[in-house]
Amino acid sequence: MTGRYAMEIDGLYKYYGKYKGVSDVSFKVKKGEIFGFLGANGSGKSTTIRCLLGLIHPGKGKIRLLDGRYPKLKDALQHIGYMPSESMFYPQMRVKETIAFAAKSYRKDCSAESSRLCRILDLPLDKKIAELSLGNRKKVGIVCALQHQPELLILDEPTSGLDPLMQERFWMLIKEACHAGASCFLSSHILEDIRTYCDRMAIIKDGDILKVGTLSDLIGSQPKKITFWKDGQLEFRSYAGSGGDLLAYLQDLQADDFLVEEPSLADLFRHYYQEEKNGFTDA
Ligand SMILES: Nc1ncnc2c1ncn2[C@@H]1O[C@H](COP(=O)(O)OP(=O)(O)OP(=O)(O)O)[C@@H](O)[C@H]1O
Repeated sequence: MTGRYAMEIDGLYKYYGKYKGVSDVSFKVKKGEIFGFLGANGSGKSTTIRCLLGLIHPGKGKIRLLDGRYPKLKDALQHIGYMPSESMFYPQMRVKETIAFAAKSYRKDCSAESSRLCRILDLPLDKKIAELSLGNRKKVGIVCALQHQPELLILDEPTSGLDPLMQERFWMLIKEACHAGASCFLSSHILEDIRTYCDRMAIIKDGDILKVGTLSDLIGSQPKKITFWKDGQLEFRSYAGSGGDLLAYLQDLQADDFLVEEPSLADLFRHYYQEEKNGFTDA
């Protein structure tokens, strides 16, 4: 394992009794990058995240965080911001008390940064947690994860429940943190978020990593979608050949007009999860 990575996972394996959580999960998150972790329900995203944070013990595998600079996990956790998919807070605490309470576990003054984050996310500081909407509760989780300006963010479905304006602000904060040198590893079901904001991504299915790479690495290896009009009919093909042969392929179609598109991340996800194929037939 080299020295450029915020997170390195090698051969992670976790069974819950006889039930598989993940097997042979390996990938690396580089410093400064936003890395998306994409998978269907029950595919192993939370299991991987829980292993990373020491919340559960993997059966096998190596995990190295922050270049191994902090040999003890409890010291590394001081430099990590974690947001679970469903944060649990004391319902009778006010928002400002909850955030200050979370800040106490870090050995630094987080007050200036937490005020800034609360202002950006428009949080009602004096309300009790029990009185908050789901989206506002999510925002409290975001402030708790970011307020100590961690080197590594580990976020489990961070944007679900946020309105579009708050999603935009959330991503602005993440980009700002990563621009300043932090790294962000986040799981999401929202393909558009992964496509727009993540530098690289991993796709996990049934506890196995299927692919790791940039969006173009992942979709570049997939067939292009061809839509064409011929004799007043609309038809579809998928083309998996070389770029050089594409022109000849299009000429052979003898179409009146055509459109060639890269597959979308949604197509890719559907491809790996082998759902319906949108009516496209293979070339
Ligand atoms: N405590 C547990 N006991 C037994 N099986 C578990 C436990 N936690 C998770 N699993 C199983 O491990 C597999 C991976 O679950 P995990 O929660 O990691 O998926 P996920 O990708 O986070 O799903 P989601 O998107 O629905 O949150 C699933 O088959 C799940 O049923």
